[in-house]
Amino acid sequence: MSPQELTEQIFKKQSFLCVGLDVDIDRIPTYLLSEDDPIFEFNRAIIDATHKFCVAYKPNIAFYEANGVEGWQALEKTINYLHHEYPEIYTIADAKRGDIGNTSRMYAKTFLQDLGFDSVTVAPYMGKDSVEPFLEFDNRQAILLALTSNEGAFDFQTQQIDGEELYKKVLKTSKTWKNSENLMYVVGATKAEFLKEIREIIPENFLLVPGVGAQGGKLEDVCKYGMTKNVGLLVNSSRKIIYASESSNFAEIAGAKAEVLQQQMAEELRKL
Ligand SMILES: O=C(O)c1cc(=O)[nH]c(=O)n1[C@@H]1O[C@H](COP(=O)(O)O)[C@@H](O)[C@H]1O
Repeated sequence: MSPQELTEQIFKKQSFLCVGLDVDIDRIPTYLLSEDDPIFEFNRAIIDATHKFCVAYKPNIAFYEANGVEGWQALEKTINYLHHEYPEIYTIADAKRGDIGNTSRMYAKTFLQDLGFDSVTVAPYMGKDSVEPFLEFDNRQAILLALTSNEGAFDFQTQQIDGEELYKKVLKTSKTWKNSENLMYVVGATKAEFLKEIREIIPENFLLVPGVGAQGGKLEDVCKYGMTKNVGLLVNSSRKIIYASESSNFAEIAGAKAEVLQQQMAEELRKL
């Protein structure tokens, strides 16, 4: 999907919500465990209940890989279900990959071609040749970690090198890479105060903003500093939505939680 198509969906649905499918087998309702594929059944129920209120889903690949072959099958079934039932939804493989060029090429093939995700999260640490293989696909994006939501972000990302923070170097340097128009960036909601300066470097690119909800980030702050005239934001929430209830009505409650966020987003969109 192109960023323009994603923007159209955002205005149409009055939402820039991304629901994170971080499915921990130990946290899903126990009655689902008797199903052939409990993770997929959980995802299907969550997706059916939340799709009206969001424009994107982000399965975090760690939660699938942790279940071996069965986890990978659940991931494949989930992305196929999204493609088939809700083709207007933007999909993100949160895999945080990046390696020497020929290895990255394999990661890119897996997520962007074979599984057909719209995008994949990528770590910038290994530089240009580790990221460019993810940028070669039409209407597919690499979402580069810029300033992450966690405490450890201050270990390296905000450290100054030659008078400039490392995350700013990542933003500026990445703009020089081949097909850089296919880049989006991760900025944690917990770092909203940095968004003003980030927008000076990348005024247009979409930002994936995780950390609203369970990690304490505030939607209003993210919008105040990060929103562009074309919105340019995908705000993710995972645990606060998908684990809002542990009982048999978990999907309905997840839908209600997603709707609350969607309403807040519609309010922010009215300010544009
Ligand atoms: O790339 C990400 O999505 C990501 C980057 C980041 O800086 N912080 C962050 O929390 N994430 C992911 O976003 C999701 C956040 O989940 P919740 O805190 O449960 O909403 C998890 O899948 C994280 O791996």
